[in-house]
Amino acid sequence: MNPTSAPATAAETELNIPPRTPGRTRLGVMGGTFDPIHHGHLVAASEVATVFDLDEVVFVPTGEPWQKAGQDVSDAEDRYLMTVVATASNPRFTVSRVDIERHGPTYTIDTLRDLHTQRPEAELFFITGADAMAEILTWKGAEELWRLARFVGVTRPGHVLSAPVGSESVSLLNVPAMAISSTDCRARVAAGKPVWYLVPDGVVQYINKYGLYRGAATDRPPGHLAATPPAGSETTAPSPSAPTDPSENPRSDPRSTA
Ligand SMILES: Nc1ncnc2c1ncn2[C@@H]1O[C@H](COP(=O)(O)OP(=O)(O)OP(=O)(O)O)[C@@H](O)[C@H]1O
Ligand SMILES: O=C(O)c1ccc[n+]([C@@H]2O[C@H](COP(=O)([O-])O)[C@@H](O)[C@H]2O)c1
Repeated sequence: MNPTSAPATAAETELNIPPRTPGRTRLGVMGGTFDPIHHGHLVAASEVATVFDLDEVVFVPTGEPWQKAGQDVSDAEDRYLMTVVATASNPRFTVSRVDIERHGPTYTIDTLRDLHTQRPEAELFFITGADAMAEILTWKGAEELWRLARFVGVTRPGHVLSAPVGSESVSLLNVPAMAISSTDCRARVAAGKPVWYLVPDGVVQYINKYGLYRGAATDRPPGHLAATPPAGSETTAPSPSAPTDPSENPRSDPRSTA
């Protein structure tokens, strides 16, 4: 045992959690395409932060998710802004632009190297759902990933969670089951169904305000720095207390079925 650290608790031993290193912060890294971010992502990050005693969780929206090539992925700035809106109320949650500002396909090995450069004092804990964990050996530089961070695989309904063969720094954690996917959220919006309570209120409002996932292209230029509201609409950030259309908020519209 490291003489400068406290003895491991039973939970730490069971989850293979390394003892805290004095002087080092514990930084969770929640990578994802977040198209859109939903409560499954937020619950997973929150639970890992609690169990692993993380000081902060940084959400990192992908730039070009190469394993989703061929899929219609929303503009990185929209995904980034929805992630900012969704995490704003939690003082331990932050959002990083490292992946969306790096050109080319997004590889986690680059994400972790960039974050290490920015935050050399931090121990990194990369959070993945069971589906992503099952694919991890196909990621670029998989054998080096274990040296850059501890990987925390979390349960996800419909997927089996297991540690990849040959991985040393992997922990597996049961988190509250949230049968939510971004794919389903997009499909619901396209079909005119509500996504209230699947995603944070501000994200519902962002989707409505900018017409995401409706199937029609928006009139905003690709790569815009901040989402430009359509002519005539308000310019303030989406606010849960200020829905753009009262009929889109089930709590103010008695006709709503949400
Ligand atoms: N409901 C959930 N419970 C636990 N983990 C989740 C859940 N949804 C996503 N994750 C994890 O969050 C990370 C980012 O996921 P991603 O942004 O691709 O969302 P998604 O819902 O899987 O999207 P899509 O349906 O578009 O593939 C991945 O590690 C994924 O496994
Ligand atoms: O490094 C890779 O090759 C790699 C391949 C696929 C996914 N990832 C990362 O896994 C995280 C979840 O990805 P996704 O596509 O499920 O949203 C995100 O941070 C991606 O950058 C990483």
